Amino acid sequence: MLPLLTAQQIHEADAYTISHEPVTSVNLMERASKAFVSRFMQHFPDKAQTISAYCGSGNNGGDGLAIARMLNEHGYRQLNVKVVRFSDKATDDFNTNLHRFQHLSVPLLEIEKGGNFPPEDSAIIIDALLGSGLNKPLSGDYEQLVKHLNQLEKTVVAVDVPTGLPTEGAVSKEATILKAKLVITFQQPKINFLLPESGPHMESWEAVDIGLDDTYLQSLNSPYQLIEKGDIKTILKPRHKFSNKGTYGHALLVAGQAKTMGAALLCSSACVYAGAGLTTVCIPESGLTALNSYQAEVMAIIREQDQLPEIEWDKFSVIGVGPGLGKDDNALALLKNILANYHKPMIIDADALNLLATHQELLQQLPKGSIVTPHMKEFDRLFGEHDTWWNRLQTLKQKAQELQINIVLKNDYTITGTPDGKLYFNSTSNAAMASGGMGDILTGIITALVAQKYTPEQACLAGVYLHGKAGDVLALPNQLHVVLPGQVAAKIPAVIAQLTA
Ligand SMILES: NC(=O)C1=CN([C@@H]2O[C@H](COP(=O)(O)OP(=O)(O)OC[C@H]3O[C@@H](n4cnc5c(N)ncnc54)[C@H](O)[C@@H]3O)[C@@H](O)[C@H]2O)[C@@H](O)CC1
Ligand SMILES: Nc1ncnc2c1ncn2[C@@H]1O[C@H](COP(=O)(O)OP(=O)(O)O)[C@@H](O)[C@H]1O
Ligand SMILES: [K+]
Repeated sequence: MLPLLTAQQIHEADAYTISHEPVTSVNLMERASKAFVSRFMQHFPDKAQTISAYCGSGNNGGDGLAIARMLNEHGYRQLNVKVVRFSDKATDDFNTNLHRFQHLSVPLLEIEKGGNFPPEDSAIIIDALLGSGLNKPLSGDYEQLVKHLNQLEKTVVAVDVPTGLPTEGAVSKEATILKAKLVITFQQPKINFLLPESGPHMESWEAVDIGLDDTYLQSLNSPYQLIEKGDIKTILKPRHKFSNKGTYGHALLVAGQAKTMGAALLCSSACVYAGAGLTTVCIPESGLTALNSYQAEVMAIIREQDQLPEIEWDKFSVIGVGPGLGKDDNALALLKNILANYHKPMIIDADALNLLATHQELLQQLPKGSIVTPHMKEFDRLFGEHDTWWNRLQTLKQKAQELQINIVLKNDYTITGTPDGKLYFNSTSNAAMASGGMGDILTGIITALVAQKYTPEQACLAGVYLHGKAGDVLALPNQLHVVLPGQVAAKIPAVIAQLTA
């Protein structure tokens, strides 16, 4: 897990590393700048490119000066620096780096308060104006400069944080932010990079290690964590010799109605591919032929109209409810029946979530450790409207603790909130997966993992990761525009094999 820290915690981690490594503050800045430069050179190897580094007078600006010095040493010759003097204050490390810069033959120009902005002919702008020290929205000279740079539509590479973007907390729709093509950020992505509001302000980010003290970072016990490949490798268990289908559990999915039978087929198919020993799906009779031809491995319990199905509750290791189920009185009666009779953790998705939203008292009946998998709209129907993702994140944390359930808020970086108040951001998946039915696959995968005796929390973290990874393996190598849910399901065994090898 990569702990995701707030700006204040990062500042403390810098200070801790400086005193305990020990390393001087300016040498830590040198290390960060070096890490930036080596990543920058991979992206922009052409040393004849024209580059302007815009530097503030804080430590982000100090980085900018060190970066420009290093690029010059590496032979980038079409380089110039613009130091912005909008504040009378400057940090010591900024001053040291300005001093180190002075003997160089790289052009350096100072932009004064209230002044006109110099012409900008460079193709690339390095944004080292403000970083994690931002403490209020941009206004005045900074806002004017950023608006001016934005309308030039240059290739902007931000140092650590795009100028004007808060690292955490709500991002105002009106905020002026210097739009970055690439953000090369220190140590960890900032929490707001993982929320959709950063989308319009940055195309991509990459984190570079600057060697902050790892024991200290872990000791802060941040509620925000980024899931990494190694975490999933640790969770996943190999299959053993002499195991049989009974070893891997019997999953029941309650899903589908005449017009949305596909959802039942997709989620039960994903459950099979994700390794449940046995999979049964409870569907109306109208879906039986389709089920037997789409996924012959799945067994069926037939649901008659206006009648509760006979279910032998003890037979099933886990139940997943909701995909394509509908929201009519029959669906509601069925959901109530399941909640009254089944007392182990269950997975609730799609229509079943909408039923919970309109019958909030049922939320309290969810067995402890259950898993709900809403997308943003379902989440807001369940827990109220939110106008920012930051606020939604806080509700996610609070509700998972209050209800003692796992809440999987589906998104680009899907976030799992757990009963102990942690928020885990997923690091796989891509926009080719934005197509109907993809959530049904996730439900099938998570249900299969619970059937295989993974804890609900493990099932969420691994399920979301595997789902996204299968989408990545399918889409990214050939930059496919779209991948289909059924393809993602079929890819799961290979993805698990790769992670357990
Ligand atoms: N030793 C360290 O602390 C390290 C810091 N690093 C760099 O330092 C940066 C943080 O530096 P600082 O804390 O000096 O802060 P910044 O350089 O981000 O900002 C400088 C100052 O600008 C002022 N400011 C904030 N918001 C403003 C606004 N809206 N309008 C006008 N002025 C505003 C604040 O007084 C702030 O301290 C990081 O983003 C990173 O680039 C890296 O060099 C790694 C090591
Ligand atoms: N732009 C995207 N980037 C990454 N993952 C995405 C994106 N769009 C969708 N997904 C993933 O696809 C799934 C879509 O789920 P959902 O909206 O419930 O689909 P459906 O209801 O059609 O089954 C989620 O797991 C989500 O994380
Ligand atoms: K910056």
